[in-house]
Amino acid sequence: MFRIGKQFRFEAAHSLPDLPEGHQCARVHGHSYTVEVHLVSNGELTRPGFVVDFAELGPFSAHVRDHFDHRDLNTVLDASPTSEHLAAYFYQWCRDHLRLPEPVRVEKVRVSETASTFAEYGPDLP
Ligand SMILES: Nc1nc2c(c(=O)[nH]1)N=C([C@H](O)[C@H](O)COP(=O)(O)OP(=O)(O)OP(=O)(O)O)CN2
Ligand SMILES: [Zn+2]
Repeated sequence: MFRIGKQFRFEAAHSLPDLPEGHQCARVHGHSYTVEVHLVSNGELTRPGFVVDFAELGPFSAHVRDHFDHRDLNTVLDASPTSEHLAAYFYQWCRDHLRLPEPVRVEKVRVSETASTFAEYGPDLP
C-alpha cells in the first residue's frame, strides 16, 4: 500500500458565530490555512514510479485559489467554517472532481488553521 500527499495553502477570514458570547473565535479573524490531500493506492506504481503524478491535484489547487484564497469563508461554505467542515468539504470536492486512475483514491483531507491544530476527514478513518 502506498500513500502520497500534497499541501496547499490559502489565506482567509472567518468567524464562528455559534460559539458562546465572548469566545475569541466568534469575532472575525484570519488564518493562513494549510490543506493536505492524502491519496492511497494498493496497485502497482506507474512509470517512473508514481502512485499518480502530483500534477493531477492541479484542479484542486485552482479551486482553492479561486474560491477560498483571500475570501470570507462564512460566505463560501453553507456550514460554519470550522476546520472539520472544511476538511469534509475538501474531501468531497476531491472525490467528486479529481480524475484519479483506479485503484488510487482519496484517503483523507487534513486542514490546519494554525501550526498547532488540525482536523481530518476521511470516510475510513479509524
Ligand atoms: N475543533 C475545533 N476547534 C476550534 C476550531 C475548529 O475549527 N475546530 N476553530 C477555532 C478558531 O478558528 C480559532 O481561531 C483557532 O483556535 P485556537 O487554535 O484555539 O486559537 P489560538 O491560535 O488563539 O490558540 P492559542 O493556543 O490560544 O494560541 C477554535 N476552536
Ligand atoms: Zn479561526
